[in-house]
Amino acid sequence: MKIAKLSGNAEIFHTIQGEGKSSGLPCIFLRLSLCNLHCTWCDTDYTWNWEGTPFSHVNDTQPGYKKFSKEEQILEAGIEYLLEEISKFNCPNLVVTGGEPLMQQKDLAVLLQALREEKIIEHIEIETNGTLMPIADLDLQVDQYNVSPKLTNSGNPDKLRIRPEILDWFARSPKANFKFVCAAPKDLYEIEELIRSFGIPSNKVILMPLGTSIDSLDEREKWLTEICKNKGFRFSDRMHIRLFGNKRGV
Ligand SMILES: Nc1nc2[nH]cc(C(=O)O)c2c(=O)[nH]1
Ligand code: SF4
Ligand SMILES: [Mg+2]
Repeated sequence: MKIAKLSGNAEIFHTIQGEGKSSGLPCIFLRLSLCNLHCTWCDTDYTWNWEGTPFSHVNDTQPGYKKFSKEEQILEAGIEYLLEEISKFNCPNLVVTGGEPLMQQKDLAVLLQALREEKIIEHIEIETNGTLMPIADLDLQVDQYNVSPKLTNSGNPDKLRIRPEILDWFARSPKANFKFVCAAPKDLYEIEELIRSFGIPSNKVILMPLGTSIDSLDEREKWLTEICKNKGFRFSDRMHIRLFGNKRGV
């Protein structure tokens, strides 16, 4: 499988789930490489913003920012290696993230099945952008989908970021919740339109601020918490930014 590479190893780490429905839960994170979207504010751009691609990113104007070499950022890892690495942490909860994990879902289904059979993992969450349909073998292994459909603020073309038949499926899955990344109060109109179009139950909606610094989270949380109170949506912080900072592997 293509795994994000961190200091020569697979990006697998033991931390506290910082976002969404399971915030606060101690979890092992496995970060897969590759994404089919290219959000301008993506904080894991080392999984997709390859040299030679035309995508723009908010960091383009930062001194020293350059696109990534696939070779340097991807670790090609087999199932045995991943089982071994994941079993080193004594934790039953796994979050698979990326990039977009469903891009490698055939291999992922095999890995997850083995993790359960060997009793290394009991609870499995997948972070997904909601543009790819889970195959049956994968769905069988997953306890929770943290679906994060991308809004206009992500800079992706509408046709790429909203795939109606896929969002329809997730809206009906009892395992799915929907986490929207909010940059400005006007994002609410778009979120409400998606909720209406796909019949997303409002108790499955979570609003989370965009931000990779405590200051930017604080600023957006002032209005976002009011929107959540008014509309009855669940609020999510990005707790790992406050606890550990904007770093990899935390
Ligand atoms: N602690 C922690 N919680 C997270 N929740 C979602 C994450 C992600 O990068 O997908 C993430 C992450 O990278 N770290
Ligand atoms: S969908 Fe997620 S991983 Fe992909 S570009 Fe957007 S924020 Fe980054
Ligand atoms: Mg992250």
